[in-house]
Amino acid sequence: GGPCPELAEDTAAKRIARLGAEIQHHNRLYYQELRPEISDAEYDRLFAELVHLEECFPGLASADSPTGRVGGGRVADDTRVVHERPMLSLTSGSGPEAVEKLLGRLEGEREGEVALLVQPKVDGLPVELIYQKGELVSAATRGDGQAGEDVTARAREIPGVPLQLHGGFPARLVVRGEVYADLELYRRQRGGLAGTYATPRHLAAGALRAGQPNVEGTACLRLFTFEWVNPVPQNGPPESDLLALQRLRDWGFPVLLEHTHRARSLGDVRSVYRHYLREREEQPFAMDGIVVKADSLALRNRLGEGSRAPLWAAAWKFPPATAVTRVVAVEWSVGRTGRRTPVAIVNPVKIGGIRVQRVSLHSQSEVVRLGVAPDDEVVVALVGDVIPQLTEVIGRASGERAELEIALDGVKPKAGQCLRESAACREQFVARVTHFASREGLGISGLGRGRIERLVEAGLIGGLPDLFRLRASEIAAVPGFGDRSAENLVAAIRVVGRPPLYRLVAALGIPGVGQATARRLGEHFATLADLLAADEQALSSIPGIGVVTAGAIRSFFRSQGGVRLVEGLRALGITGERVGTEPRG
Ligand SMILES: NC(=O)c1ccc[n+]([C@@H]2O[C@H](COP(=O)([O-])OP(=O)(O)OC[C@H]3O[C@@H](n4cnc5c(N)ncnc54)[C@H](O)[C@@H]3O)[C@@H](O)[C@H]2O)c1
Ligand SMILES: [Zn+2]
Repeated sequence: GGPCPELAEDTAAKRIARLGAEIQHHNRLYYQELRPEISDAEYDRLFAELVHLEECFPGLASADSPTGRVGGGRVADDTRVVHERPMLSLTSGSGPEAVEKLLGRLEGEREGEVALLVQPKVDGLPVELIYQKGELVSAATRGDGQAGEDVTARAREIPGVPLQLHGGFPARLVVRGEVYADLELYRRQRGGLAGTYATPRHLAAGALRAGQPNVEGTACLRLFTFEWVNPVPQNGPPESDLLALQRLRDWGFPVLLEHTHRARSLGDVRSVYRHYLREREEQPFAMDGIVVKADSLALRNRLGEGSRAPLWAAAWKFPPATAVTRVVAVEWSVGRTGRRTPVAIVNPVKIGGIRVQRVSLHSQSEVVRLGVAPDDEVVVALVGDVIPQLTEVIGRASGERAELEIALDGVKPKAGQCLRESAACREQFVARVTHFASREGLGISGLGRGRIERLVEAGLIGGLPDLFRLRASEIAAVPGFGDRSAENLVAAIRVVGRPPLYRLVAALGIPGVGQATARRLGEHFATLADLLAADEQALSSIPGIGVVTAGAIRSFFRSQGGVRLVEGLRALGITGERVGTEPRG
């Protein structure tokens, strides 16, 4: 909306290209890596700006613009499931504007009253389930919208997902819904899974996409069934979505009709919105707004779908949880690869039930863009509901801003650096151990950053291999642990046992080597020794591994720290060799 900016063609083209690239960057972080850097509201602003510019300069929109597609990336061939019909996103607004436009379209199509359905916008992971003769035969994530990832095995573990339908169901049935983490179970689990999952959405994604049985995680998941994709005429086709949902419920699907509201006007929609905004915390699922849809299926067919979103639905998003506070200092925090990230230390505030004191500033350029300095009054929002992010400076402190200049003098990460504890390495070493133990690494449950910090401070972990030498009696003596938790931790480490090569490699935290690369290496090499013997050329000849990554791998294992680490692991019998069945995690 709004007037078009007065820009020269080439300036507009540059801006469109830059916004597109930026959005794609954030899509990757959000969908693939599950670690967004900016709040949803900020993302939505970038997206809206791009939509607006493309409307103003229609000739400049590129064919692969993120505004024309669903954000998730292409799924690997071996797990791809092509969707019945594209699984789309929703047109949304931070105010009622998208809903108003929807109402305008509906009124234009039909004389008289419009029938709407309003549901919570459940914040989980969409899935498509296929039933043949009443039996669940396939479950897939949304992926790039055309094809998703096969998650049938995990979907079967989710309580409430029917494995076998009953009643007069059609021979072939395709339904969609949102897999979400039940909030009560999630909160209870957080102790056990020890913050491995930053948000309920992370838990849903992690558990659903796990390659191995994951009973602990999937037990927390539920399905919010919201669409019958192929409503076939059987005893007469359903005329409305509401009737379709009722049938799905009769056949055994979890359909929350108490969360399916009828509405006829913007006023009705508004009151449902207010209701959920007020009682958001009371719901069993995380939600980030409401979804409004035309109830009539005939009308839906007539309106059709765009390349990114259906024209018969719209979402109205909740504002992000924010608070205003004051910056005390801007500091550097050191990550596992030695990468330094600026953080703002702020006067403690509570946002969405979380006490916030440290706020990531993401990058140097972000510090410059915000121009943030000590004593500034700032707005802090929660990204993905948990990660505090500084979104705006609303009051600037007068005086010196020199501190920033010094702080911006960042340090380049070095391969194999800080693989052992030392005074200068404390923070980076803790970050390394945290990654090593995390879900992206070995998946040691119950071992998060806070506990690792205490174990390091107590002198029990001086290098990564020390984890495998921890004894319950030693751990129990560390403040914050008891006999029970010490024994549980030792048991959790024992479960990890001798991890397969790909997990080990992913856990080491080699710059540029994430889970996908680690998997490729794990498929290619039988043992850690084989991997060590490969030179850069051999490494970069593996499909999907480029020269930069190959170089990073070589310099990691050639570094003093890397060599020592491999020796230490080998002394424990940890060689990456495949031994019997793979441990679960
Ligand atoms: N912070 C970031 O960096 C970042 C990056 C990418 C995306 N995002 C967020 O994700 C959004 C885009 O994601 P998206 O494409 O998944 O769209 P979306 O989550 O805004 O909405 C579409 C989805 O809503 C789900 N949904 C939930 N309840 C529903 C219901 N009752 N009926 C129908 N559908 C329902 C469906 O799965 C559908 O796919 C952005 O607007 C932004 O908020 C954030
Ligand atoms: Zn970034």
